[in-house]
Amino acid sequence: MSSFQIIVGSMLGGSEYVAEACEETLVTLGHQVQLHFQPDLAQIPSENQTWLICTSTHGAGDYPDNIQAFVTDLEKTDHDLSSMSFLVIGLGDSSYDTFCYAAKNINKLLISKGCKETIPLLTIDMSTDIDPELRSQEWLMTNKDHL
Ligand SMILES: Cc1cc2nc3c(=O)[nH]c(=O)nc-3n(C[C@H](O)[C@H](O)[C@H](O)COP(=O)(O)O)c2cc1C
Repeated sequence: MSSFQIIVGSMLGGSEYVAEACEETLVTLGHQVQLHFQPDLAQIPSENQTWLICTSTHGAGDYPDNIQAFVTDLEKTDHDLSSMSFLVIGLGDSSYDTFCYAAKNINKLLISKGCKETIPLLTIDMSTDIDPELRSQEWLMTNKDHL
């Protein structure tokens, strides 16, 4: 059993639904889960934790407003994050050149901090994917042995 911190970046609510669907699946698999809709780095446990980042991209490849301060704090921190694992789900729209940049950038940032990428990044194209919650749940189930 692992302990998950789900960190949500969302402007319009879509990533929040995905995060809640992931919570349901992870709890069913026997994991402990805490959700963070307004993440504050100082309040989120990292030692021996798995972080699941669910974030959309807005502006021109930007992070949603509600995680901008969190990401800035994460960039600056010198806290040892080497015991932490993570996985990232990105929601975006492939008509943008900056498709899922927020998810891709936070994925790179966590690798640069020495965290272990449990499952490679999942990007969901909202211009074609009609059920991002189900897609995320299936992705977790397919990879459940790595969680
Ligand atoms: C103003 C605006 C800008 C956007 N910019 C991007 C972008 O740069 N890259 C991308 O992949 N998707 C972009 N999107 C698409 C959103 O990421 C997509 O609609 C997503 O599902 C929104 O998720 P949310 O409801 O969690 O905010 C943009 C959407 C809007 C409305």
